[in-house]
Amino acid sequence: MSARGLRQDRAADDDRGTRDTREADDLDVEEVLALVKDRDAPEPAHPEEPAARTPDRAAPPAPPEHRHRATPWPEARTIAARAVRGPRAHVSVTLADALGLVLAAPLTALTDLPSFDTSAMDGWAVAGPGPWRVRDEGVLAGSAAPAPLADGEAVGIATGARIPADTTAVLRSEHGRTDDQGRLHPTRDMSHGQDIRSRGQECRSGDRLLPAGAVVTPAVLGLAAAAGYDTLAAVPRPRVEVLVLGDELLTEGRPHDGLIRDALGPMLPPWLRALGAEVVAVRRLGDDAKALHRAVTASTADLVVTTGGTASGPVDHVHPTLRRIGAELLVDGVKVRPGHPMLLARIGDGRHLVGLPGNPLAAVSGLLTLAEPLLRTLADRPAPEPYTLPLRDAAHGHPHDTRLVPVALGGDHAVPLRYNGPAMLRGIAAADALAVVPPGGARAGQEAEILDLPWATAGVDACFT
Ligand SMILES: Nc1nc2c(c(=O)[nH]1)N[C@H]1C(S)=C(S)[C@@H](COP(=O)(O)OP(=O)(O)OC[C@H]3O[C@@H](n4cnc5c(N)ncnc54)[C@H](O)[C@@H]3O)O[C@H]1N2
Ligand code: MOO
Repeated sequence: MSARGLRQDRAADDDRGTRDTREADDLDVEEVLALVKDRDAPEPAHPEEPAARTPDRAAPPAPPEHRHRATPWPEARTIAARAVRGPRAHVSVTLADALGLVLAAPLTALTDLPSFDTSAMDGWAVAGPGPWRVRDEGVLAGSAAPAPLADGEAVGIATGARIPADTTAVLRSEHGRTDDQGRLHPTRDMSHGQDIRSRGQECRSGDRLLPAGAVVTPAVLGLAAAAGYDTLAAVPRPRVEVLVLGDELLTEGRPHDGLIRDALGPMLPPWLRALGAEVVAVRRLGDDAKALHRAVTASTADLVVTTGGTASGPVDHVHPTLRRIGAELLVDGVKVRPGHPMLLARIGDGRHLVGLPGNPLAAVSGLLTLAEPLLRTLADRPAPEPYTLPLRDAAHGHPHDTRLVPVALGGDHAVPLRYNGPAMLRGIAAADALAVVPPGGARAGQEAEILDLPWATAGVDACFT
């Protein structure tokens, strides 16, 4: 069974209810009240929820202005995409380093292609009608200019070799026969110019092969090399520094004594690379406000991505640090689940900071909501064409906020996956994409916008690393 089939199977077979994957701030008012009454709430209800203000066991309410600051999800993406102003810098990069970048100038042919008349087949270059006398020495690809052919003469030739002057056609090796006297005869009709690729057939020197703004794919690398390029003028890869916050994080072994494994340190760098970034550093800072301040002010990266510490707990240092350095908050909370405490700030000199919430799926949500559009603009890459698919099963929604739900893609539909709680990665690890579930939820069969995971369609190796 294919990996995708397996995933769908897993989604279908797993008959656990959604309740175990839904957390208090995912639920609607009645459900929250019921959970709180049952003394069964898996997490403190979020203060943004109306219900969370009611029961006495709920978390203390956030300042009322917070709800007003939270940005609707589509708007948050637009703000992130437009946060970077002005034209992008250009750099000259070798072909080996150019994959995934955007061309900063049109790709103009530096040569005719082919750059000389070329044989399209292995066989003989012939002059005039047969039979022909065959020269002793053949012509191979890459060999020096062959002597012109006389009428009635043929020379053995390899595909890609230079055509001798005065050749009228190439006879394929399977279409020629040599008689007792060593004379070559055609075994079928030939036309003038047959199997000769003439110089400039594909392009002339100076022709525009691709416009500025084209993404450098493997095929573009091939074309650029063929057209004579060693380096390309491109928009540089945005430089990203990742700051992993949290004293509770272990970098190896099993969780113990209240400590857990850092899931984001291993996950974010390759994900960011898949989004076109160069990850210049990953630093683990614990919950140390001074270290965070130092790291943010010392960083020269275009984008600093922090993980954790976005909420208002005693060791949540991201907001205080941003206040301290006078950063401009462009997005301070997003109406999306999971991940609503995510933020985007301008930290000076065209540099930005995306604060991802610590819960791992919430961090993924922040990555796709804020970091992806920002990196796309920094790299001058075009936005992917939005598309929708019908959901095979109903998807639970948040009453007011957008929800991003891991899905497996089944060709003409998307299958919502379980284990999609903010602290869980089990769903996303089996997913091809995230479905955008509007406030209120989606019925089975309803179309939902799909956000592809960068590796799901093309494979991890195709990510722009
Ligand atoms: N009073 C409130 N409490 C919380 C709110 C809120 O609005 N008011 N929001 C909740 C939501 S929603 C989220 S999401 C989290 C966001 O928290 P932080 O960004 O401050 O993250 P932490 O508190 O540092 O961590 C949250 C959670 O995630 C775990 N974590 C952190 N980093 C990692 C990592 N690298 N790998 C794996 N797991 C990680 C951490 O241990 C916590 O369990 O706040 C809620 N609370
Ligand atoms: O629940 Mo929190 O939405 O960001 O993980």
